[in-house]
Amino acid sequence: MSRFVLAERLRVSGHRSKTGRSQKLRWCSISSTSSAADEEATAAESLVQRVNSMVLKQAALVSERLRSEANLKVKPDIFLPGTLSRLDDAYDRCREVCAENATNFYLGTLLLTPERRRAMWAIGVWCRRTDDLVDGPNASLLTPHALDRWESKLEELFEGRPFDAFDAALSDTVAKYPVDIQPFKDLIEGMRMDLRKSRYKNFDELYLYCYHVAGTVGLMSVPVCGIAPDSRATMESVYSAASALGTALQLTNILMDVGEDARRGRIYLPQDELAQAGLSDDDIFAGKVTDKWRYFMKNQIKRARMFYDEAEKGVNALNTASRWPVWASLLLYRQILDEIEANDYNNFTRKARVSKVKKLATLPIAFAKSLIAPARTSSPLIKE
Ligand SMILES: CC(C)=CCC/C(C)=C/CC/C(C)=C/CC/C(C)=C/[C@@H]1[C@@H](COP(=O)(O)OP(=O)(O)O)[C@]1(C)CC/C=C(\C)CC/C=C(\C)CCC=C(C)C
Ligand SMILES: [Mn+2]
Repeated sequence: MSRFVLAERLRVSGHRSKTGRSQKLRWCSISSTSSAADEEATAAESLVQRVNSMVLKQAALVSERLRSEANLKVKPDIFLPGTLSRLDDAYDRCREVCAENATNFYLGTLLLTPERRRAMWAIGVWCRRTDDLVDGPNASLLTPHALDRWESKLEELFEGRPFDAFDAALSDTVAKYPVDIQPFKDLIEGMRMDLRKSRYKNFDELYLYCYHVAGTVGLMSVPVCGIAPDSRATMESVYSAASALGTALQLTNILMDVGEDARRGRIYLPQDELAQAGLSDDDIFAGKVTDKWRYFMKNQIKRARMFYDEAEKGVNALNTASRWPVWASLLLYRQILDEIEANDYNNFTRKARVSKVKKLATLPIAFAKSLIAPARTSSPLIKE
């Protein structure tokens, strides 16, 4: 199913936009009256087009850099601030931070080749530090100016002038892999959105947010994972799948943390879909599992799973050595949705957790999936 057809299928309530505009770029926003639907349709398409164009730009950029790899300018020697510690020490510091969080992604990175593993640790630490600006212990001190300073340090490290050991590892990584700075800047923009926004009108707004805070991480990861030389998938389809995986993971994270986020005054769930299910912010704060909540959550989980389905199409276009870790992360995180269902949709007071036994049992399944040859259908997602 192409990404555009997916958009049609992602509608939660089955509402059809009254505008008759091309729906292929709409990610299931719920239309209301005809004139409002016109405005929403325009706004929705522009939000989705913004994401699509960012994904396409990144894919095109990497293609261009791969073509001109021969004359790729070797970045100036990286200056390590303070005592000139070895780059290995910097990467080891990244490994420690990633291991501390011990998320599903750390387990995934352990299945990568040593070179790719440490590159992902460098990217992962930068992403974690960026996320912690909004989510971490000092989040209350965060200002837009602090994010601007963080972005300046990002530009410095991309130019080979890292600020600290963590940045030095990332600086080395982006000098070795065709990773563009734009997804990193877009992740910072996602933090700015978190600073100014604590409600999301509809899924189109939430979809844009998910791109910024998680789809971008997928775009950062593709150049490190590498694309199989014999893959017939288009660069665009691989990057779209990577962005879809990031979105699937973020939607899962949002559904897992509804109670935790509400206690911090944040509701990421689309307001129009809550209203359609007869729910309000007060119901979220009350934290009662009702039949209305179960109905609402079933639709949210169904949509999140569709983004995993979209991501699955691109995993085996990656370099063979990178498929297992990505399958493992995809399957491990998707199981969180199963656990929310098993908890009778009580994501207010119970944090869905996948048991160690289930996590370990997932690894051979992920390995088996990584061996399946990528689809060779002549879909538009495959190069002719
Ligand atoms: C093997 C593998 C998956 C490597 C990825 C390693 C990596 C770069 C991890 C960084 C993840 C991170 C900390 C991002 C910061 C922003 C953030 C927090 C994003 C949300 C993650 C949830 O993190 P966590 O579980 O710790 O939740 P809390 O913040 O503690 O509540 C996200 C939900 C999104 C993370 C997104 C990814 C890891 C992208 C995965 C996509 C790929 C690896 C591309 C695969 C390619 C194809 C073609 C499918
Ligand atoms: Mn977080």
